[in-house]
Amino acid sequence: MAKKGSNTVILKPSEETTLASRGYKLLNKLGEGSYASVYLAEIIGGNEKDKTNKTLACKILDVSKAPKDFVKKFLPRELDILVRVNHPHIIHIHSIFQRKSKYFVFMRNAENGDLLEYVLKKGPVSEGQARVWLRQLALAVQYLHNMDIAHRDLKCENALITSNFNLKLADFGFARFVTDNKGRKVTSTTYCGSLSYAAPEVLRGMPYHPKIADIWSLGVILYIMINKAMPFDDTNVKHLHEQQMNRRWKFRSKVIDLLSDQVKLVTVNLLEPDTGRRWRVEQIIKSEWVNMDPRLKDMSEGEESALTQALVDRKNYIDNLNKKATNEKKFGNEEVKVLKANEPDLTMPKFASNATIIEAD
Ligand SMILES: Nc1ncnc2c1ncn2[C@@H]1O[C@H](COP(=O)(O)OP(=O)(O)OP(=O)(O)O)[C@@H](O)[C@H]1O
Repeated sequence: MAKKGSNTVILKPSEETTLASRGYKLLNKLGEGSYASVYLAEIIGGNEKDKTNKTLACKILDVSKAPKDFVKKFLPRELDILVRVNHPHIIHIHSIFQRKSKYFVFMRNAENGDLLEYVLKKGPVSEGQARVWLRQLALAVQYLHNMDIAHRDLKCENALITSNFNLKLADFGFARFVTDNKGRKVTSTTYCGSLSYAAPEVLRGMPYHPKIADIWSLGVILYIMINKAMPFDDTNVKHLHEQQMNRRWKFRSKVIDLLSDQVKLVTVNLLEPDTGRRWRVEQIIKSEWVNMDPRLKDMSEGEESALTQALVDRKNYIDNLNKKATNEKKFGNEEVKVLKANEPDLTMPKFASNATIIEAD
């Protein structure tokens, strides 16, 4: 994402001291989103293990500057999900601190920026590279979906590229659990994410299945990677919806003859307006196109074990919801806890990953 505003860190001296006492120093700005700025961070001191990989990225979310909806609904969800996820193709969270109205999310730094910057700078991605990257994103999405989490903001700006040119999915600002305490599917009505990547059913404003809508966004990402263009003109929402529903998009003339039939088939099936016919994430992973590269036929050990863990975590999540519902029935409805600016959300889990949420002084 383009850097906006000042490139230097604007921290209060007391914030700098707090971060330094935890072993972090913020450097220049890496990117900026709606309610967050992301900085390069340095580990100062630390043990030998930390020293080997000295830089991190730090996302600073300031709730004093954010709307109520974000503070009460989206931010608690984002933090809750961030501490649970652990997958080779999802950006690794190092630690999360809260100090007064600010949250500091320290995570792995993606040295090669985001996918949009990459495509804009380097042009269309080769089919071989797009295959590797779409598969990595699809595996990350499959993992999330198995945990019953929908990302709801899949876009090139949220696909980060590491120094080894691996993609890591980031930004869980719109992500949510999509099952209730009986394991039943919950539909969404909230319009989330970016217009250019939103599925037609999301634009319609009717209840939609967020996991299926995620797949459309993967289709837009694939299209952008191989064309260096957007599939639809999104200057007018009504017109955008019409184009989506009538499949009015085409591969750019510059690349159409270079692309394989297999990649075209994947794109067509992801940008499928009929949600019943749109491919599911497993179909991407098992597609002929992905499997044209023999290295991608099987999951790595890390990919496989993360997927297995997702199902265990999903079960634990639903069991916990069930327990909570039973207790509420027994002891009456507890007051819903509201995340306040100066208060850590004590309901935040601390078990699922090595990330911790610590309230700094
Ligand atoms: N770990 C990271 N390493 C390198 N750059 C990063 C990292 N995390 C985020 N960025 C950069 O910062 C930008 C904004 O980050 P992020 O998407 O998390 O913020 P956001 O406020 O949630 O954004 P949005 O408004 O799009 O939802 C990204 O598009 C990317 O360019």
